[in-house]
Amino acid sequence: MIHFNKIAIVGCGLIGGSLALSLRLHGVSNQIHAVDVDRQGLQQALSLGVIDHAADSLEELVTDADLIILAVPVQQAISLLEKLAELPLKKGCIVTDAASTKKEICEFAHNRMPEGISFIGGHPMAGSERTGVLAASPRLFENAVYVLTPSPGQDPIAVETLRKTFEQIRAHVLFMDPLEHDRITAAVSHVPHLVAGLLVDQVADLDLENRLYSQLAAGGFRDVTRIASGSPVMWRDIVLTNKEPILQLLKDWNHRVAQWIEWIESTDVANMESFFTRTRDWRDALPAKAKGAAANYYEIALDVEDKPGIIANVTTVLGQHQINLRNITILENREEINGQLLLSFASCSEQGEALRVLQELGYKVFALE
Ligand SMILES: NC(=O)c1ccc[n+]([C@@H]2O[C@H](COP(=O)([O-])OP(=O)(O)OC[C@H]3O[C@@H](n4cnc5c(N)ncnc54)[C@H](O)[C@@H]3O)[C@@H](O)[C@H]2O)c1
Ligand SMILES: O=C(O)C(=O)C[C@]1(C(=O)O)C=C[C@@H](O)C=C1
Repeated sequence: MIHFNKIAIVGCGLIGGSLALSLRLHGVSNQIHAVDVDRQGLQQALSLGVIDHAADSLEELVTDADLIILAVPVQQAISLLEKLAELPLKKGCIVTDAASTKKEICEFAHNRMPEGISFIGGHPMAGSERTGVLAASPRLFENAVYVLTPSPGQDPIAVETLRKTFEQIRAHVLFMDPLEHDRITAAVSHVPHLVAGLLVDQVADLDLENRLYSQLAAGGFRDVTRIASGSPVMWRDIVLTNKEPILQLLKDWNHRVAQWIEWIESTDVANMESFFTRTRDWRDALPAKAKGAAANYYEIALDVEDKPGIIANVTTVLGQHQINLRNITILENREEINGQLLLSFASCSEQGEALRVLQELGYKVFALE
């Protein structure tokens, strides 16, 4: 078991707050301190018990810290690293970040950390379009891939300690080269985000002329554009620190879009159908219950009326049948899924049993593939 006496989190929003909650939940530390430029959000984190102490400054925060986590937009993380390099940190302290791009920050940190201090880049492949500590969850990283990008020659003990730390919060740690990380996340995260934004932008313009566009935007549009609600500052920083891979992919998109234009103009039925078959098959083969690359959730969605006591009813019934509920999420958007409560179980048999019990009680329940 890994245990740190004091963990310092810089930026206590969605990711910093979720890390604080999960590190405490899994016994990694019970002294989790944080600082944030948003003083109100930081006070909220303190009063919600997400952190044990709200520091007044970076200097105060990092004194005596054994682990420092930078959970701020990537360009801020780089400036903070510059400041940290000037501060007297505890010998043996590990510094990591949670930023979505790795090349620039790792290059910046290389050879800049004082003797005895290790910087190891990190990136949890889990998150949401929401921001701030109120969106934080102690289970965000369970079964999610957590990428670490240590540079060659890094203290192997520090690397191993960090690997075990994130495994203790039940993430799957993957070691990667920062460049490869950025090339892959450009394709699976950054360009998808741009595409979601482009779809929204196009419909928003059309909607100015005719409000029926937004009225007709239902499940499909909402599914593919959910991520467009993410933090503009965070996504701006991601694009600015991963320009080349994103540019290459966007140029490739140009060819693919041009090809589709050709198929439509020439009514190329065979190519259209083969495209839809190929993309459906690849999408269907992705691990369905995965966050990131690893599967492990068995979920059901419950269509319930919005009335007080409903969550208590459901959890009580499951408890009475000895069914262990692993997580419960309230879905705010009814178009996203057929239900408002999302229940997660550790096993397929518990999922089946919960489905049966709740159906018998007259609930409208759906098992998720
Ligand atoms: N949102 C996601 O899905 C996701 C997933 C994985 C990684 N990340 C990465 O995690 C980092 C944090 O993102 P988030 O989603 O938690 O955003 P967030 O907006 O919820 O939280 C960021 C917090 O950092 C604070 N902050 C900004 N600059 C600061 C500074 N100089 N000093 C102290 N606090 C500062 C903000 O006030 C905010 O509370 C980003 O680098 C992002 O790329 C995000
Ligand atoms: O699930 C979401 O909403 C996310 O946007 C999470 C997501 C992604 O999968 O692209 C976003 C950025 C992060 O760097 C990692 C994860």
